[in-house]
Amino acid sequence: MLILASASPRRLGLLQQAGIEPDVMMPADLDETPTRSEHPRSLAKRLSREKAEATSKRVAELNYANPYVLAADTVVCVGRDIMPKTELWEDAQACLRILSGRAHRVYTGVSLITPRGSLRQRLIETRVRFKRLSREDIDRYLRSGEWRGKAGGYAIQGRAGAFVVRLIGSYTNVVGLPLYETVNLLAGEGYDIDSRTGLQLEDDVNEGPKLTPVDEDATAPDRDREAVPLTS
Ligand SMILES: Cc1cn([C@H]2C[C@H](O)[C@@H](COP(=O)(O)OP(=O)(O)OP(=O)(O)O)O2)c(=O)[nH]c1=O
Repeated sequence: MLILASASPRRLGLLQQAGIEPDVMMPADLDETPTRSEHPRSLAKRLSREKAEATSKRVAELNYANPYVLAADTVVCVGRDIMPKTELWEDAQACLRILSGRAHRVYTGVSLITPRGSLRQRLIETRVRFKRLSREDIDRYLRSGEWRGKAGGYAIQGRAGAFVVRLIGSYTNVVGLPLYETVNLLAGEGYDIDSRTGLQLEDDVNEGPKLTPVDEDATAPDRDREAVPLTS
């Protein structure tokens, strides 16, 4: 059994893209404030661990039989300066002004708690350079609303994809879950990817993109933070 400790439709969509269907989404509700002078790398790693641990604790209380619990946290930074996950127009505007014409880094920490209770972690870095953004670019982007709830005030999988001049590293890492590393992590810990997805994958390839039961719009705000069973 796989539990995705997340409310993010993007993380679910990325896992599904790789042919992995989590059984339940059970987000952890955490204070995500960085500690004083915390490095962005440490923050992404710590928050992903705390999300996995918090959900694991709830899972134990609910008596689920030894699941895998997967969590991630994505942090955008310029140098050591951590960009906020933007909920306000002004914050998103400030982020875009900083990111304009510059290179920045995106870290995603991935934490997996195995059925035996061991914690396995990965930290993945992607470097992204944005074009110089005009006032008009920024205003138009802000009006799209796609920045809501996104680290650094943008979503590369939406309109902000057109701001990217160069990207070094994993694209899916920027969207919220580095697929190559996550699939390897799960497989390396004995999660049987093929047994859950063999037939489904074949159908999906023939029938085109699959609608997710959670949210079809990968840039949409996250749904309420509650456990969502994904299979009947
Ligand atoms: C930079 C960037 C971030 N993001 C998203 C990924 C994450 O959902 C979000 C960063 O916040 P996170 O705290 O990593 O995740 P979250 O709160 O959305 O979800 P969870 O329930 O798993 O904690 O920003 C994009 O979708 N596209 C991007 O280009």
